[in-house]
Amino acid sequence: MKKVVVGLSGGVDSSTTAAILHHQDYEVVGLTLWLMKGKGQCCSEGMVDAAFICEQLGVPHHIVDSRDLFQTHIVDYLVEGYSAGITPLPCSQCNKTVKFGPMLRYAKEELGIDLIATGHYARIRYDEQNNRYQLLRAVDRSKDQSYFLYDLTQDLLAGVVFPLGEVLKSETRRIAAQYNLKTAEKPESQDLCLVEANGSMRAFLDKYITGKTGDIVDENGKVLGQHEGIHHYTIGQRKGLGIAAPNPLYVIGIDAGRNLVIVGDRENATQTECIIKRVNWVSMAPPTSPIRAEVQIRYRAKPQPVTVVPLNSAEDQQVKLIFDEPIFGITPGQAAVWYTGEIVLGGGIICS
Ligand SMILES: Nc1ncnc2c1ncn2[C@@H]1O[C@H](COP(=O)(O)OP(=O)(O)OP(=O)(O)O)[C@@H](O)[C@H]1O
Repeated sequence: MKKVVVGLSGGVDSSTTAAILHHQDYEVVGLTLWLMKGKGQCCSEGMVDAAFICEQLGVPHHIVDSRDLFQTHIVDYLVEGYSAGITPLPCSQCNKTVKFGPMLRYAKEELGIDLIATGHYARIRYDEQNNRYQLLRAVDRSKDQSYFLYDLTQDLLAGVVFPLGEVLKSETRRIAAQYNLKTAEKPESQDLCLVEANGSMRAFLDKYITGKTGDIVDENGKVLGQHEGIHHYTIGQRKGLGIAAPNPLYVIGIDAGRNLVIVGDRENATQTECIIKRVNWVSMAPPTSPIRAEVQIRYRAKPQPVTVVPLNSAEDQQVKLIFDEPIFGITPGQAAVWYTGEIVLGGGIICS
């Protein structure tokens, strides 16, 4: 019998993933990573629901205490980034470093199983011509999570299945109800797990960063107001600046060294190109000449036509993105992920 380790967060998606595989005659082992304290998934509440589902399916459940890993790779990474005036994206980093890598290692080394499954909405396909696994968008485009998975390597993709990649979310709920899963009606997580666990991003950051008030200035250095710590601001932000001005003002820069938030008109917050670092070419070998693609600069952003130009960099894979039309709100620290049709070609971290 084929064996698979299913990553269980205690939500409906991973519960249904486990149930589908179990009913497809896989020998399923549930695995929950204990990531942090608090309410919500990945916390004790989620672990109890995950345990319940395993009991219901009659499969073993393992819990691995991964709080130190999460603290080092996610919490510290976020605190360092926000303190430096950027807006890091924790999810892709979490997927690669905290979830997929350690889960696959645990499955192989502790359980002798070389396949894991999660409830992510994305697809993996093997491209025979190029001998490579490709990452594709989910069939349910409204749930597609491929943006958060661009950093997965070939080794990881070889050991992962996403049974929900072909399934509509409404169908997931129907399957969960059909199998009488306790989580069938569980509400969707609305936000980042850290936000859910702490109430808000602000509350989370305030736990770790002592805000130092400073000036909000325009491009010429004219003081327009005061900020409450640079970590509360992000490029493109309009609300919450507390400045009365005739035209809407947006955050166009954060200068951590001088503790300044810089604001300007919307045009000042648009760019025609940007540099991406820590690039992962997920579905193709790194190209040696520019390629055309469509890029997403945020999870829900509309894909925009772009030319991706490989740059020579000794220490790091970098590319330059040249947009066909200027793009608003390019935020250092977030991920840019480029696609051709439904295939994720690559992605990386926005640098400038
Ligand atoms: N703490 C965890 N331990 C093990 N696997 C996890 C954990 N958190 C998430 N996963 C896996 O990653 C998938 C995607 O996680 P995400 O945080 O996006 O939750 P989701 O889409 O709301 O899924 P779910 O409904 O299962 O919570 C989950 O379906 C699950 O398989």
